[in-house]
Amino acid sequence: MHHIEITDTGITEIGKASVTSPLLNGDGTSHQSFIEEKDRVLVNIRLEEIEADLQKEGPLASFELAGPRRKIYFDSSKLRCALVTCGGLCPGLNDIIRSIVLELYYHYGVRTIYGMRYGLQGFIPKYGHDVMDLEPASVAGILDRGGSILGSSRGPQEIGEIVDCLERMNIGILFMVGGDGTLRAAVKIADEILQRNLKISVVGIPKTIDNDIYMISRSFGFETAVDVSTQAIIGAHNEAAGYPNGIGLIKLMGRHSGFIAATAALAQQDVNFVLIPEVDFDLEGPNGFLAALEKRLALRGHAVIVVAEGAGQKFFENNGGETDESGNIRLSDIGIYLKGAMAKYFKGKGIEVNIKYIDPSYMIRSLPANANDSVFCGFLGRNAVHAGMAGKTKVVIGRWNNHFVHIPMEAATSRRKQVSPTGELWSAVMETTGQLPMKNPA
Ligand SMILES: Nc1ncnc2c1ncn2[C@@H]1O[C@H](COP(=O)(O)OP(=O)(O)OP(=O)(O)O)[C@@H](O)[C@H]1O
Ligand SMILES: O=P(O)(O)OC[C@H]1O[C@](O)(CO)[C@@H](O)[C@@H]1O
Repeated sequence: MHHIEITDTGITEIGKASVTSPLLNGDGTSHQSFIEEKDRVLVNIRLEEIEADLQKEGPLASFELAGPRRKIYFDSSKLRCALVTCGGLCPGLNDIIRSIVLELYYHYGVRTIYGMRYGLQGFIPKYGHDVMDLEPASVAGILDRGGSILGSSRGPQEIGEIVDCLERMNIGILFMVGGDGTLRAAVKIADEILQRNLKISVVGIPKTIDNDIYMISRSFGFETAVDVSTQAIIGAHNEAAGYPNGIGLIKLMGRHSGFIAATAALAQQDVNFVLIPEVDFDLEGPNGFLAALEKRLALRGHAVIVVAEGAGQKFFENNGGETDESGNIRLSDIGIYLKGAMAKYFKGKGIEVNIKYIDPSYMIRSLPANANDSVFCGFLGRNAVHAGMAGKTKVVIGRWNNHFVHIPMEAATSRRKQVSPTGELWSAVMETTGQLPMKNPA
């Protein structure tokens, strides 16, 4: 059993493997005098120790609880903050932006908040993107909009130039909202900041519609994605049931992890086949997908298939390791491929089929958050501000055992979370099927 202890640094959950997050000025200067010695020691806990703890029976590793601290590191009347969103869009980005701005402005009295435009490009002078001044008026009404009011981008930027920009702008806290790539960039930025002995806190808010960030049991936007995916499944089912041997095929996002596909299928149980990257399958042969589909059609006269975009990539010989600007593997289109393979197979057998293909991927990703995700984003944003104002750095706000916690950035970027095909979906969140090659090894 963990117990909750009130310490000078705030409310800290103490367990046998509690992990606290680093603070600025680890050299013990006056701002730091309130840090207890045990906090400093625990900062050194290694990822391997956390992982070993996860394998054991009994209580899980515990992390420092997120939330407001009694001691505030920054002087809010002089503090300047910057906020950036990177990578793919995700429902809830505007909720996060609004929540950070309102918390900084109203609860801490911070008056200078900059929105960096178009991801990491926003820090680099050659792109010429202006910064956006953020205040309550500029974030009013943005919850109804999808996407990010700041914009986003992919592609590497020089870490030194990013920190030069933070220095020039005299930033005290940098909030970085993004996926594993963004968090890896954030680690490098934080390291460069420490190297230069600057007093800039870097706080990450994990974002991925795929819900695949390690140590993050739920990422914002995922629930909205599942919600909307079920509408696509209903449509596919209606279409399939409306024609002789109707087949409804839906492709959903999920580059390396099939959480959206698997969860949507659990929510809308008209789905007969769920194909995800974590589970290998063949098309041909007696145990192949096409034979199973043929049996299903013979039995019920229609079928619904959900495929995650990263499934079945072995069918594409010419994948050739091509990557996008950020180093993410460019996937081949499994949806179109399956549609063609099914049409060919049934034509060859002289069986009439009616295939209806739905790909709602970008439509889902760019929507505003649903109510539950909005609530979630509100807490993530506020907790990010509390962490930053307390001088925490290299920390990601996450959810662990139903608590908002501070997770060391490097732990969250070390591996990828995947569906465990042998486990319960809900308990699978912390399981992986092995070390996946991480993109951007640099
Ligand atoms: N290892 C790294 N070092 C420095 N910068 C990186 C690294 N990996 C990614 N980045 C940069 O971080 C930004 C976001 O990365 P990326 O495009 O991979 O999106 P992401 O944050 O992983 O989100 P998504 O889940 O949508 O893919 C990009 O500008 C990318 O170049
Ligand atoms: O087409 P883009 O913008 O590169 O993004 C595609 C990828 O981004 C993700 O949505 C993750 O953000 C993946 O599921 C998807 O493959």
